[in-house]
Amino acid sequence: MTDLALKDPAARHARPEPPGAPRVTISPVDIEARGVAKRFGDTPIFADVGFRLARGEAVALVGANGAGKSTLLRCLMGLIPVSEGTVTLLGEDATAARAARLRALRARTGLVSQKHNLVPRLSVLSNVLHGLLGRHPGVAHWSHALAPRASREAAMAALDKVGLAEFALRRADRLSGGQSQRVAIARAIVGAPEILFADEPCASLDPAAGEDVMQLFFRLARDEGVTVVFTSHNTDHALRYGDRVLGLAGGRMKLDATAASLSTSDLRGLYD
Ligand SMILES: Nc1ncnc2c1ncn2[C@@H]1O[C@H](COP(=O)(O)OP(=O)(O)OP(=O)(O)O)[C@@H](O)[C@H]1O
Repeated sequence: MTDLALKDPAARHARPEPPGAPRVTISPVDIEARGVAKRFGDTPIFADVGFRLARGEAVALVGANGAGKSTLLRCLMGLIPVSEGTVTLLGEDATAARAARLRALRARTGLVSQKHNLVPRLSVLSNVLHGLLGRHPGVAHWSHALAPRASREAAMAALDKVGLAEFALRRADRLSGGQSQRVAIARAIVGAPEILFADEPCASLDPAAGEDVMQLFFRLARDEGVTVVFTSHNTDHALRYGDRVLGLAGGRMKLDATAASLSTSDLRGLYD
């Protein structure tokens, strides 16, 4: 594989071109939502949600408290069922997939949540290895002492990318909030995901640590050319880090526009 193919995931999926053919790159669609609705019992959360996200796109999902951002993210990941409609994830209908197929699809994605959810008494390295449990279920990837060498090396490489290699053997509960969130990012990327989901990844951090985490997260995502879907209450982050912004309000997708075409005041209407 060439360097270009490694850097550009679209190139990884490209078919060999016949000599003299025009160079046209069509990015695959990584996520497609069609007519998606979600209800909890009789309570509707959103309906009629539809969009397509191309490989490598970074999309900010915005909206007021309770608008349904996290719920939509969980529907896209197949963590909870949709009430109506379909979600196609990496080319497969996730809403029709059986549990084992869904797990295999999810193993090709990574998630960073608002709370890092590290296992406090385990080492940083073991926590990063947990990012491989979707691909390698079982006890071997629970602890760094048991993990195969290749997995430990992958986890160390991920820790290196977030600048925490020297903390590998430290207990996770001895880290600051910002460091913990960086470990959570390492855990999300260790399996080389094709899509990264992030649910308010810096909500629990102070502004400086939050900015660091956003920068790191997006630098890694750009380096790997992965598709990113992130929720945020920070309209500035949504516009700076998203290529595109989707806005939920009143149970509908009220906004779908490129970040470049929007200003902070355009997003205010979502919070009225
Ligand atoms: N498992 C559940 N059962 C019932 N209601 C739920 C469940 N999960 C979420 N809700 C409700 O769905 C609505 C949307 O919640 P969600 O967390 O998706 O919103 P959000 O936009 O992410 O909010 P916030 O910005 O405050 O995190 C809320 O009214 C919430 O109470």
